[in-house]
Amino acid sequence: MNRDDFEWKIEEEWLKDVLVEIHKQYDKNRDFKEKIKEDAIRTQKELWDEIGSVSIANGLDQIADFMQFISFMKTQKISHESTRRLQEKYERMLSSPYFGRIDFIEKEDSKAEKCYIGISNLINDNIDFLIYDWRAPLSSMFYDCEIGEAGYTCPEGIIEGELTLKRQYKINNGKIEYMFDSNLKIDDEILQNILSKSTDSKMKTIVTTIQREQNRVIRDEEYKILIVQGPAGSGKTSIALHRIAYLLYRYREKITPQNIVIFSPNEIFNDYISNVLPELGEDNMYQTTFKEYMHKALGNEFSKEDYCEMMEYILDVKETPNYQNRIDNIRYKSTVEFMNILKYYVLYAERKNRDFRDIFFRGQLIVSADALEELFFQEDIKLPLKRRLKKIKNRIFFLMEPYKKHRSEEIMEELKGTGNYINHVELLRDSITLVNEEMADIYNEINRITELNLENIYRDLFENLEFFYRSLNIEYAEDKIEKIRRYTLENLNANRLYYEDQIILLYLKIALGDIPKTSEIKYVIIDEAQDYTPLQYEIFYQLFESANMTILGDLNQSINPFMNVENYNNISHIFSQSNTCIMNLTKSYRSTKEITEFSRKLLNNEIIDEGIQRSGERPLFLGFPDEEAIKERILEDIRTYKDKGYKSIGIITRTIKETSEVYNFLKEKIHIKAIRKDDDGYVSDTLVIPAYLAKGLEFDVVLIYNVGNGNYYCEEERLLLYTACTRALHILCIYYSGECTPLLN
Ligand SMILES: Nc1ncnc2c1ncn2[C@@H]1O[C@H](COP(=O)(O)OP(=O)(O)OP(=O)(O)O)[C@@H](O)[C@H]1O
Repeated sequence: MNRDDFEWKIEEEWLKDVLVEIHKQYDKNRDFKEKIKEDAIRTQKELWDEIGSVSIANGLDQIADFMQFISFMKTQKISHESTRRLQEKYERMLSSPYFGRIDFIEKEDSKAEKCYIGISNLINDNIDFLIYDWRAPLSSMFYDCEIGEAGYTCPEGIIEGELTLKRQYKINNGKIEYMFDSNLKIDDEILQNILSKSTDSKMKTIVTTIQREQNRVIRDEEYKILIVQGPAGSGKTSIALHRIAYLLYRYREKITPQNIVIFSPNEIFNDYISNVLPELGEDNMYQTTFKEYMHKALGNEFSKEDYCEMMEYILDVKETPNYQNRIDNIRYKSTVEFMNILKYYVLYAERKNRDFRDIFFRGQLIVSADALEELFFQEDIKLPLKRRLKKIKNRIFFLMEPYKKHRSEEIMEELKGTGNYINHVELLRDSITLVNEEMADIYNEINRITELNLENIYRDLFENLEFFYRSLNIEYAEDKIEKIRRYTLENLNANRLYYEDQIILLYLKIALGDIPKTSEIKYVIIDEAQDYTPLQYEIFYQLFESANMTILGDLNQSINPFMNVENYNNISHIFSQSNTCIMNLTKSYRSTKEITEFSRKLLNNEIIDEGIQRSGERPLFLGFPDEEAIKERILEDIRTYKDKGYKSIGIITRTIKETSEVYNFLKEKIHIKAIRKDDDGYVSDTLVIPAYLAKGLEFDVVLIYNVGNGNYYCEEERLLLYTACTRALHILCIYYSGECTPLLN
């Protein structure tokens, strides 16, 4: 459609009307915001005038008045915040108020309703919907239906009818740049156009071109646990974030961003995705990583290995004598078999006799061993161990109280007799101190029976590993289990806590009730789901038992060959089958056809990937005599691609060690950044990064550093290389020195 068309003129008129309405609402909101600001300043002044400086000496009434002021000021702050958000939304709408239109005739109606679709509803004073939010029930037809019979589900039921028009717009700065009618899906020109652009910033919204299979995941409300498997670049992360926006809209009375948590692979990724929800007019949910959560929960008692340290070890120290032991350890502790042993061990630890003894004070029985045992084994057996122990502790304290009081009175009399005290408070204090000293053995005994020492519990598990296999009637290879046992205990004795061990410790801490469960979180999103072990899923489940979960991953992108989910069947027993569903995405959007085809060949098992047919240059393979020559060529290529207008360039290495080498070579010559820790922030532009930290990210140009000389040589590193290659949108260059990896033959 072009500007001279009659239809274009009508659309321009409509846009003008819509912009007038947005302006009107924008101004009203701005005035309201100003008023709130003035009110807030006035409240502050009143607080100062009426209350002045607060002191307990001025009486409780002053404190009560002060608290009332504070609560009022909090409400003002919340209102101000919400008008600020509205202002931002109107600003975005003034630039681009909508991106789609559908004309829909409801059954039994004769006239089609024109429905414009944008990032937010716009309703005028007559309660006419000038724009529908993309998340509104009706808007789903824009993504799901073609011209002809159509319908949508809303709280009132299914609404059926006919779609007579579907139109897409590109509106920028309040002007229509282009528009066209599409009879079929939205994978046409607009999508091609979006995908062929250079990327220079963080992740963007895809709201204008959400595809049908993606829309299904975004709007699903049927399943409590939704597992989404999709190839690289199929939009899993985008979907996760749009799903959050959808849930916030759909259940706006019930959930807020504080009720949602997303587990991302690392901080870089967290940073990379942080713009999407604000662009959609929503506040960000709580973002964290498993490592961050785990390290907080385990505290500072242990010296803990980092995720990156583990990955570097796996990739870089293959020649050391202990390497195989460590790998066997990681592999073993990631198996379902070990998880079952661990679950059994928790039951065992919860019921293990704690060698209760009678507790006496000055010859009088405070509580008998039998009574304690009964309390431990019978009354509260369903409670987690930590809570049962706490109850026992409180019970003993309660029973001690009369003895303590009586003895303290006795001592007070004795002290009075010394004639050294004139002050009653001092007398009381000293008598209590003396009673506590007399009761020191009892306190020690209480600590002994109620202590929950995680390290000892962990040690106990491995000291008796074979016993648990036998108890569960699981066949096992004695020498293998003995090796694991010895290796674990050796490391514990040396105060070394590997990443895989930390996960077990965290599980024990949660299962034994040493971490409170939260019901605050109602939705959990787990991205890059392939890289969590079944045990980690068990942890997610225990922590967020009542929450809904969306789990998104690609089994072909398991960056750690020894520590991953391997197969979603491995976690199926954790979640109830009746409300769990696995949905598959089939298309990829990120890379050109050539890059997608090339990367797909890297996978031994063919995946069904329809791909969007966007053509580009074929991936380049370049061989060099040594690493120095590769670096020289990379420098030259960065300059060339920058000159060609590509904005983001990722030089992907295998390890952090290589990242440092390449960065040190380049840093004096061009503007470049390096990512060498998983809690670094995301930077766009030109970046050197190890492959396992680049997962989830994307670059216009990907330059893969050295796939020769033993790098990516073994089968275990195939998926790591695949993950690295699939980060490229437009250009992929692969460099090698010496002999190229057989994985690329
Ligand atoms: N419907 C869509 N319209 C426009 N762009 C899309 C669409 N779906 C995905 N994309 C784009 O494809 C790219 C890949 O998306 P995303 O990172 O969400 O995929 P992913 O499945 O999480 O990838 P990976 O598993 O490889 O990390 C992004 O640039 C995203 O904007």
